[in-house]
Amino acid sequence: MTVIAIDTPAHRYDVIVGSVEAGLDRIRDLSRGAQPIMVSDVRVFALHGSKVAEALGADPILVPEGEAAKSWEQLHILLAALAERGASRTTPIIALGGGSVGDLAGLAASLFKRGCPIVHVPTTLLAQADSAVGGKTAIDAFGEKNLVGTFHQPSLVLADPAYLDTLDERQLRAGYAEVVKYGLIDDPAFFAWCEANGRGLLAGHPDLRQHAITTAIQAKARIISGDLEDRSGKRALLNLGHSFGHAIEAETGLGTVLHGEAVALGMALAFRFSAEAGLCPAADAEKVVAHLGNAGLPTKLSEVGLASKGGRLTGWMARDKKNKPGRIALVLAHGIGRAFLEPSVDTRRLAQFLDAAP
Ligand SMILES: NC(=O)c1ccc[n+]([C@@H]2O[C@H](COP(=O)([O-])OP(=O)(O)OC[C@H]3O[C@@H](n4cnc5c(N)ncnc54)[C@H](O)[C@@H]3O)[C@@H](O)[C@H]2O)c1
Ligand SMILES: O=C(O)C(=O)C[C@@H](O)[C@H](O)[C@H](O)COP(=O)(O)O
Ligand SMILES: [Zn+2]
Repeated sequence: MTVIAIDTPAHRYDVIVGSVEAGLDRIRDLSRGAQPIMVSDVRVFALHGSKVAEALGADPILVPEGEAAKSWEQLHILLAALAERGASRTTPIIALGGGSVGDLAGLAASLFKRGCPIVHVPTTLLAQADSAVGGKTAIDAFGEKNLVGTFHQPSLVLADPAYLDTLDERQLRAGYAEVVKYGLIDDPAFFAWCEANGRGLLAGHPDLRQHAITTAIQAKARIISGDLEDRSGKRALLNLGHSFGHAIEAETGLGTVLHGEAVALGMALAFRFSAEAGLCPAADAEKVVAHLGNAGLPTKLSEVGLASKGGRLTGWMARDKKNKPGRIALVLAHGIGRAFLEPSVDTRRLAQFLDAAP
Protein backbone atom coordinates (compact mmCIF):
# COMPACT_ATOMS: atom_id res chain seq x y z
CA MET A 1 0.00 0.00 0.00
CA THR A 2 1.25 3.50 -0.83
CA VAL A 3 -0.16 6.70 0.64
CA ILE A 4 0.34 9.99 -1.19
CA ALA A 5 -0.68 13.21 0.54
CA ILE A 6 -2.07 16.01 -1.60
CA ASP A 7 -1.91 19.52 -0.19
CA THR A 8 -4.55 22.05 -1.13
CA PRO A 9 -5.29 25.44 0.43
CA ALA A 10 -8.61 24.06 1.76
CA HIS A 11 -7.44 20.71 3.11
CA ARG A 12 -4.92 17.95 2.82
CA TYR A 13 -6.11 14.57 1.57
CA ASP A 14 -4.63 11.15 1.12
CA VAL A 15 -4.57 9.02 -1.98
CA ILE A 16 -4.26 5.39 -0.93
CA VAL A 17 -3.07 2.97 -3.60
CA GLY A 18 -3.82 -0.48 -2.26
CA SER A 19 -6.61 -2.77 -1.15
CA VAL A 20 -9.95 -0.98 -0.82
CA GLU A 21 -10.80 -2.93 2.33
CA ALA A 22 -7.81 -1.35 4.07
CA GLY A 23 -9.24 2.10 3.33
CA LEU A 24 -12.87 1.59 4.31
CA ASP A 25 -12.27 2.66 7.91
CA ARG A 26 -11.01 5.97 6.58
CA ILE A 27 -14.39 6.50 4.90
CA ARG A 28 -16.16 5.53 8.14
CA ASP A 29 -14.05 8.14 10.00
CA LEU A 30 -15.04 10.79 7.47
CA SER A 31 -18.71 9.88 7.69
CA ARG A 32 -18.85 10.43 11.47
CA GLY A 33 -21.99 8.34 11.70
CA ALA A 34 -23.73 9.88 8.66
CA GLN A 35 -24.90 7.40 6.03
CA PRO A 36 -22.73 7.82 2.92
CA ILE A 37 -24.28 7.89 -0.56
CA MET A 38 -22.58 5.89 -3.29
CA VAL A 39 -22.65 6.96 -6.95
CA SER A 40 -21.65 4.26 -9.39
CA ASP A 41 -22.46 3.11 -12.89
CA VAL A 42 -24.56 0.08 -13.65
CA ARG A 43 -21.67 -2.12 -14.75
CA VAL A 44 -19.27 -1.23 -11.93
CA PHE A 45 -21.98 -1.55 -9.30
CA ALA A 46 -22.90 -5.02 -10.54
CA LEU A 47 -19.25 -6.09 -10.37
CA HIS A 48 -17.98 -4.37 -7.24
CA GLY A 49 -20.59 -2.08 -5.76
CA SER A 50 -22.57 -4.16 -3.32
CA LYS A 51 -19.48 -5.24 -1.38
CA VAL A 52 -18.42 -1.64 -0.70
CA ALA A 53 -21.98 -0.34 -0.26
CA GLU A 54 -22.78 -3.05 2.30
CA ALA A 55 -19.51 -2.58 4.19
CA LEU A 56 -20.26 1.14 4.55
CA GLY A 57 -24.03 1.01 4.80
CA ALA A 58 -24.07 3.31 1.77
CA ASP A 59 -27.16 4.03 -0.27
CA PRO A 60 -26.39 3.53 -4.03
CA ILE A 61 -27.44 5.79 -6.91
CA LEU A 62 -26.70 4.33 -10.34
CA VAL A 63 -25.88 6.25 -13.51
CA PRO A 64 -25.32 5.02 -17.10
CA GLU A 65 -21.86 3.73 -17.95
CA GLY A 66 -19.24 5.69 -19.88
CA GLU A 67 -19.36 9.21 -21.26
CA ALA A 68 -23.19 9.14 -21.24
CA ALA A 69 -23.04 9.81 -17.48
CA LYS A 70 -21.56 13.26 -18.09
CA SER A 71 -24.75 15.04 -19.15
CA TRP A 72 -27.11 17.75 -17.87
CA GLU A 73 -29.78 15.10 -17.61
CA GLN A 74 -27.71 12.80 -15.40
CA LEU A 75 -26.56 15.76 -13.28
CA HIS A 76 -30.21 16.69 -12.75
CA ILE A 77 -31.19 13.11 -11.90
CA LEU A 78 -28.30 12.80 -9.45
CA LEU A 79 -29.01 16.11 -7.69
CA ALA A 80 -32.68 15.14 -7.46
CA ALA A 81 -31.74 11.79 -5.90
CA LEU A 82 -29.51 13.53 -3.34
CA ALA A 83 -32.34 15.88 -2.42
CA GLU A 84 -34.86 13.06 -2.26
CA ARG A 85 -32.61 11.09 0.10
CA GLY A 86 -32.18 14.10 2.36
CA ALA A 87 -28.40 14.33 1.92
CA SER A 88 -26.79 17.01 4.06
CA ARG A 89 -23.67 19.14 3.55
CA THR A 90 -21.70 16.56 5.51
CA THR A 91 -23.01 13.46 3.75
CA PRO A 92 -19.98 11.85 2.08
CA ILE A 93 -20.58 10.98 -1.55
CA ILE A 94 -18.58 7.99 -2.69
CA ALA A 95 -17.84 7.85 -6.42
CA LEU A 96 -17.17 4.22 -7.32
CA GLY A 97 -16.25 3.93 -11.00
CA GLY A 98 -14.17 5.38 -13.77
CA GLY A 99 -13.52 8.98 -14.69
CA SER A 100 -17.04 9.49 -16.01
CA VAL A 101 -18.66 8.59 -12.69
CA GLY A 102 -16.00 10.61 -10.85
CA ASP A 103 -16.47 13.72 -13.00
CA LEU A 104 -20.28 13.64 -12.65
CA ALA A 105 -20.38 12.76 -8.95
CA GLY A 106 -17.65 15.32 -8.20
CA LEU A 107 -19.65 18.03 -9.94
CA ALA A 108 -22.85 17.09 -8.11
CA ALA A 109 -20.97 17.00 -4.79
CA SER A 110 -19.55 20.47 -5.41
CA LEU A 111 -23.01 21.90 -6.22
CA PHE A 112 -25.27 20.15 -3.74
CA LYS A 113 -25.93 22.51 -0.82
CA ARG A 114 -22.82 24.39 -2.10
CA GLY A 115 -20.57 21.45 -1.48
CA CYS A 116 -20.42 18.12 0.27
CA PRO A 117 -17.43 15.81 0.71
CA ILE A 118 -16.51 13.47 -2.11
CA VAL A 119 -14.49 10.27 -1.82
CA HIS A 120 -13.21 8.78 -5.06
CA VAL A 121 -12.91 5.01 -5.35
CA PRO A 122 -11.63 4.79 -8.94
CA THR A 123 -12.03 1.51 -10.79
CA THR A 124 -10.29 2.15 -14.13
CA LEU A 125 -6.59 2.62 -14.82
CA LEU A 126 -7.35 6.10 -16.15
CA ALA A 127 -9.20 7.12 -13.00
CA GLN A 128 -6.64 5.57 -10.64
CA ALA A 129 -3.66 7.15 -12.40
CA ASP A 130 -5.23 10.50 -13.24
CA SER A 131 -8.84 11.59 -12.91
CA ALA A 132 -9.59 10.76 -9.26
CA VAL A 133 -6.88 13.16 -8.11
CA GLY A 134 -6.78 16.92 -8.59
CA GLY A 135 -10.39 17.95 -8.22
CA LYS A 136 -11.48 18.66 -11.80
CA THR A 137 -15.17 17.82 -12.27
CA ALA A 138 -17.24 18.17 -15.44
CA ILE A 139 -20.13 17.28 -17.65
CA ASP A 140 -20.24 17.67 -21.43
CA ALA A 141 -22.67 20.24 -22.81
CA PHE A 142 -23.80 21.57 -26.19
CA GLY A 143 -21.60 18.97 -27.90
CA GLU A 144 -18.46 20.20 -26.12
CA LYS A 145 -16.32 18.07 -23.87
CA ASN A 146 -16.10 19.09 -20.18
CA LEU A 147 -17.76 22.42 -20.89
CA VAL A 148 -19.41 22.78 -17.48
CA GLY A 149 -17.50 21.94 -14.33
CA THR A 150 -15.92 23.00 -11.08
CA PHE A 151 -12.85 22.35 -8.99
CA HIS A 152 -13.80 20.26 -5.96
CA GLN A 153 -11.01 18.43 -4.18
CA PRO A 154 -11.82 15.00 -2.75
CA SER A 155 -11.57 14.21 0.94
CA LEU A 156 -9.98 10.85 0.21
CA VAL A 157 -9.05 8.67 -2.78
CA LEU A 158 -8.91 4.86 -2.52
CA ALA A 159 -7.35 3.36 -5.65
CA ASP A 160 -7.35 -0.42 -5.56
CA PRO A 161 -5.44 -1.85 -8.56
CA ALA A 162 -7.26 -5.18 -8.09
CA TYR A 163 -10.38 -3.56 -9.59
CA LEU A 164 -8.53 -3.53 -12.92
CA ASP A 165 -8.86 -7.33 -13.12
CA THR A 166 -12.42 -6.95 -14.44
CA LEU A 167 -11.72 -4.05 -16.80
CA ASP A 168 -11.80 -4.91 -20.48
CA GLU A 169 -8.68 -4.61 -22.58
CA ARG A 170 -9.79 -1.61 -24.64
CA GLN A 171 -10.51 0.42 -21.48
CA LEU A 172 -7.21 -0.65 -19.92
CA ARG A 173 -5.27 0.49 -22.98
CA ALA A 174 -7.12 3.80 -23.03
CA GLY A 175 -6.16 4.39 -19.41
CA TYR A 176 -2.57 3.51 -20.21
CA ALA A 177 -2.39 6.56 -22.50
CA GLU A 178 -2.84 8.86 -19.48
CA VAL A 179 -0.11 6.89 -17.65
CA VAL A 180 2.36 7.37 -20.51
CA LYS A 181 1.41 11.08 -20.51
CA TYR A 182 3.26 11.52 -17.21
CA GLY A 183 6.50 10.29 -18.76
CA LEU A 184 6.06 12.52 -21.78
CA ILE A 185 5.39 15.66 -19.75
CA ASP A 186 8.48 15.83 -17.57
CA ASP A 187 9.82 12.40 -16.68
CA PRO A 188 11.81 10.73 -19.50
CA ALA A 189 12.93 7.97 -17.12
CA PHE A 190 9.29 7.05 -16.53
CA PHE A 191 8.66 6.98 -20.28
CA ALA A 192 11.60 4.57 -20.59
CA TRP A 193 10.05 2.52 -17.76
CA CYS A 194 6.78 2.42 -19.75
CA GLU A 195 8.66 1.25 -22.84
CA ALA A 196 10.19 -1.57 -20.81
CA ASN A 197 7.15 -2.48 -18.70
CA GLY A 198 4.03 -1.33 -20.53
CA ARG A 199 3.27 -4.77 -21.87
CA GLY A 200 3.57 -6.36 -18.41
CA LEU A 201 1.44 -3.61 -16.91
CA LEU A 202 -1.31 -4.17 -19.49
CA ALA A 203 -1.06 -7.92 -18.88
CA GLY A 204 -1.96 -7.26 -15.24
CA HIS A 205 1.30 -7.62 -13.32
CA PRO A 206 0.40 -6.28 -9.83
CA ASP A 207 3.76 -4.66 -8.97
CA LEU A 208 3.89 -2.88 -12.32
CA ARG A 209 0.35 -1.54 -11.87
CA GLN A 210 1.14 -0.33 -8.39
CA HIS A 211 4.30 1.43 -9.61
CA ALA A 212 2.60 3.05 -12.61
CA ILE A 213 -0.38 4.35 -10.63
CA THR A 214 1.80 5.63 -7.79
CA THR A 215 4.25 7.35 -10.13
CA ALA A 216 1.44 9.01 -12.09
CA ILE A 217 -0.28 10.30 -8.94
CA GLN A 218 2.97 11.60 -7.48
CA ALA A 219 3.64 13.42 -10.75
CA LYS A 220 0.11 14.84 -10.81
CA ALA A 221 0.49 16.05 -7.20
CA ARG A 222 3.72 17.81 -8.16
CA ILE A 223 2.29 19.39 -11.31
CA ILE A 224 -0.93 20.70 -9.76
CA SER A 225 0.74 22.10 -6.64
CA GLY A 226 0.70 25.87 -6.79
CA ASP A 227 -1.70 25.87 -9.77
CA LEU A 228 -4.65 23.95 -8.42
CA GLU A 229 -7.18 25.85 -10.52
CA ASP A 230 -5.30 25.73 -13.81
CA ARG A 231 -4.48 29.43 -14.06
CA SER A 232 -0.71 29.84 -14.41
CA GLY A 233 0.07 27.36 -17.21
CA LYS A 234 1.77 24.82 -14.91
CA ARG A 235 -1.23 22.50 -14.55
CA ALA A 236 -1.98 23.00 -18.27
CA LEU A 237 0.84 20.52 -18.99
CA LEU A 238 -1.56 17.77 -17.86
CA ASN A 239 -3.47 18.68 -21.00
CA LEU A 240 -0.76 17.23 -23.26
CA GLY A 241 -2.65 15.67 -26.19
CA HIS A 242 -5.99 16.99 -24.93
CA SER A 243 -6.66 19.91 -27.31
CA PHE A 244 -6.41 17.45 -30.19
CA GLY A 245 -8.03 14.71 -28.09
CA HIS A 246 -11.11 16.65 -27.04
CA ALA A 247 -11.56 17.83 -30.65
CA ILE A 248 -11.38 14.20 -31.81
CA GLU A 249 -13.94 13.14 -29.18
CA ALA A 250 -16.31 15.96 -30.14
CA GLU A 251 -15.95 15.52 -33.90
CA THR A 252 -16.57 11.76 -33.77
CA GLY A 253 -19.48 12.17 -31.31
CA LEU A 254 -18.74 12.14 -27.57
CA GLY A 255 -18.36 8.59 -26.27
CA THR A 256 -17.39 7.07 -29.63
CA VAL A 257 -13.60 7.33 -29.36
CA LEU A 258 -12.64 6.73 -25.71
CA HIS A 259 -11.01 9.65 -23.91
CA GLY A 260 -7.73 7.80 -23.43
CA GLU A 261 -7.67 6.75 -27.08
CA ALA A 262 -8.22 10.34 -28.17
CA VAL A 263 -5.47 11.52 -25.80
CA ALA A 264 -3.06 8.91 -27.23
CA LEU A 265 -3.73 10.14 -30.76
CA GLY A 266 -3.54 13.72 -29.50
CA MET A 267 -0.13 13.11 -27.94
CA ALA A 268 1.11 11.52 -31.16
CA LEU A 269 -0.09 14.62 -33.04
CA ALA A 270 1.45 17.00 -30.51
CA PHE A 271 4.84 15.30 -30.89
CA ARG A 272 4.58 15.13 -34.69
CA PHE A 273 3.59 18.81 -34.84
CA SER A 274 6.47 19.74 -32.52
CA ALA A 275 8.91 17.76 -34.68
CA GLU A 276 7.64 19.30 -37.92
CA ALA A 277 8.04 22.76 -36.40
CA GLY A 278 11.67 21.92 -35.56
CA LEU A 279 10.98 22.13 -31.83
CA CYS A 280 11.53 18.46 -31.00
CA PRO A 281 13.84 15.76 -32.39
CA ALA A 282 12.00 13.67 -35.02
CA ALA A 283 13.40 10.55 -33.32
CA ASP A 284 11.52 11.41 -30.11
CA ALA A 285 8.24 11.86 -32.00
CA GLU A 286 8.80 8.51 -33.71
CA LYS A 287 9.46 6.81 -30.35
CA VAL A 288 6.26 8.22 -28.88
CA VAL A 289 4.17 7.16 -31.86
CA ALA A 290 5.76 3.69 -31.87
CA HIS A 291 5.18 3.13 -28.15
CA LEU A 292 1.54 4.21 -28.22
CA GLY A 293 0.91 2.20 -31.38
CA ASN A 294 2.53 -0.89 -29.85
CA ALA A 295 0.20 -0.51 -26.89
CA GLY A 296 -2.74 -0.83 -29.29
CA LEU A 297 -3.67 2.84 -29.16
CA PRO A 298 -4.57 4.98 -32.19
CA THR A 299 -1.81 7.24 -33.52
CA LYS A 300 -3.29 8.16 -36.91
CA LEU A 301 -6.32 10.32 -37.68
CA SER A 302 -7.31 7.82 -40.37
CA GLU A 303 -7.82 5.20 -37.64
CA VAL A 304 -10.71 7.24 -36.22
CA GLY A 305 -12.10 8.37 -39.59
CA LEU A 306 -10.76 11.92 -39.33
CA ALA A 307 -8.23 12.13 -42.17
CA SER A 308 -8.20 15.55 -43.91
CA LYS A 309 -10.46 17.14 -41.31
CA GLY A 310 -8.05 19.95 -40.30
CA GLY A 311 -10.67 22.70 -40.54
CA ARG A 312 -13.22 20.81 -38.44
CA LEU A 313 -10.67 19.86 -35.78
CA THR A 314 -9.16 23.34 -35.45
CA GLY A 315 -12.74 24.63 -35.15
CA TRP A 316 -13.14 22.57 -31.97
CA MET A 317 -9.61 23.38 -30.80
CA ALA A 318 -10.37 27.09 -31.03
CA ARG A 319 -12.86 26.57 -28.17
CA ASP A 320 -10.39 24.97 -25.74
CA LYS A 321 -10.22 26.28 -22.16
CA LYS A 322 -6.49 26.98 -22.34
CA ASN A 323 -6.95 29.54 -25.13
CA LYS A 324 -6.76 33.29 -24.78
CA PRO A 325 -9.14 35.22 -27.07
CA GLY A 326 -8.35 34.72 -30.76
CA ARG A 327 -5.50 32.24 -30.16
CA ILE A 328 -5.12 28.51 -29.97
CA ALA A 329 -2.89 27.39 -27.09
CA LEU A 330 -1.31 23.97 -27.34
CA VAL A 331 0.89 21.79 -25.17
CA LEU A 332 3.91 20.95 -27.34
CA ALA A 333 7.25 19.32 -26.55
CA HIS A 334 10.95 19.98 -26.96
CA GLY A 335 11.42 16.23 -26.56
CA ILE A 336 10.27 13.30 -24.46
CA GLY A 337 9.77 14.61 -20.92
CA ARG A 338 10.03 18.22 -22.06
CA ALA A 339 6.46 19.42 -22.60
CA PHE A 340 5.63 23.12 -22.59
CA LEU A 341 2.61 25.33 -23.16
CA GLU A 342 2.69 27.30 -26.42
CA PRO A 343 0.14 30.08 -25.92
CA SER A 344 -0.42 30.86 -29.59
CA VAL A 345 -0.07 28.50 -32.53
CA ASP A 346 -0.76 29.53 -36.09
CA THR A 347 -4.27 28.20 -36.80
CA ARG A 348 -3.75 27.89 -40.58
CA ARG A 349 -0.55 25.98 -40.11
CA LEU A 350 -2.23 23.71 -37.57
CA ALA A 351 -5.11 22.99 -39.97
CA GLN A 352 -2.64 22.24 -42.78
CA PHE A 353 -0.68 19.94 -40.49
CA LEU A 354 -3.87 18.06 -39.55
CA ASP A 355 -4.99 17.83 -43.19
CA ALA A 356 -1.67 16.25 -44.10
CA ALA A 357 -1.27 14.07 -40.99
CA PRO A 358 -1.75 10.32 -41.52
N1 LIG B 1 -11.26 14.92 -13.83
C1 LIG B 1 -10.12 14.62 -14.42
O1 LIG B 1 -9.04 15.08 -14.03
C2 LIG B 1 -10.11 13.66 -15.57
C3 LIG B 1 -8.89 13.14 -16.03
C4 LIG B 1 -8.90 12.24 -17.08
C5 LIG B 1 -10.11 11.85 -17.66
N2 LIG B 1 -11.28 12.36 -17.18
C6 LIG B 1 -12.56 11.93 -17.76
O2 LIG B 1 -12.75 10.55 -17.45
C7 LIG B 1 -13.64 9.99 -18.42
C8 LIG B 1 -13.16 8.63 -18.85
O3 LIG B 1 -13.10 7.81 -17.71
P1 LIG B 1 -12.60 6.30 -17.76
O4 LIG B 1 -11.67 6.08 -18.87
O5 LIG B 1 -12.17 6.00 -16.38
O6 LIG B 1 -13.87 5.48 -18.16
P2 LIG B 1 -15.43 5.50 -17.79
O7 LIG B 1 -15.68 5.99 -16.42
O8 LIG B 1 -16.11 6.19 -18.90
O9 LIG B 1 -15.74 3.94 -17.80
C9 LIG B 1 -15.52 3.20 -18.97
C10 LIG B 1 -16.20 1.85 -18.91
O10 LIG B 1 -15.50 0.99 -18.02
C11 LIG B 1 -16.41 0.35 -17.13
N3 LIG B 1 -15.69 0.05 -15.91
C12 LIG B 1 -15.17 0.92 -15.01
N4 LIG B 1 -14.48 0.25 -14.08
C13 LIG B 1 -14.57 -1.07 -14.36
C14 LIG B 1 -14.05 -2.24 -13.77
N5 LIG B 1 -13.25 -2.20 -12.72
N6 LIG B 1 -14.37 -3.43 -14.34
C15 LIG B 1 -15.17 -3.49 -15.44
N7 LIG B 1 -15.66 -2.39 -16.07
C16 LIG B 1 -15.37 -1.20 -15.52
C17 LIG B 1 -17.54 1.35 -16.99
O11 LIG B 1 -18.73 0.74 -16.58
C18 LIG B 1 -17.63 1.89 -18.41
O12 LIG B 1 -18.39 1.01 -19.21
C19 LIG B 1 -13.71 10.96 -19.58
O13 LIG B 1 -14.96 11.61 -19.58
C20 LIG B 1 -12.62 11.96 -19.26
O14 LIG B 1 -12.91 13.24 -19.77
C21 LIG B 1 -11.29 13.25 -16.16
O1 LIG C 1 -6.21 17.28 -14.12
C1 LIG C 1 -5.99 17.99 -15.12
O2 LIG C 1 -5.72 19.18 -15.04
C2 LIG C 1 -6.08 17.40 -16.47
O3 LIG C 1 -6.02 18.15 -17.44
C3 LIG C 1 -6.23 15.92 -16.58
C4 LIG C 1 -6.82 15.48 -17.91
O4 LIG C 1 -6.35 14.16 -18.12
C5 LIG C 1 -8.34 15.40 -17.91
O5 LIG C 1 -8.79 14.79 -19.09
C6 LIG C 1 -9.09 16.69 -17.66
O6 LIG C 1 -10.44 16.41 -17.40
C7 LIG C 1 -9.05 17.66 -18.81
O7 LIG C 1 -9.56 18.85 -18.36
P1 LIG C 1 -10.00 20.08 -19.26
O8 LIG C 1 -9.71 21.25 -18.39
O9 LIG C 1 -9.19 20.08 -20.52
O10 LIG C 1 -11.46 19.89 -19.52
ZN1 LIG D 1 -7.42 13.27 -19.78
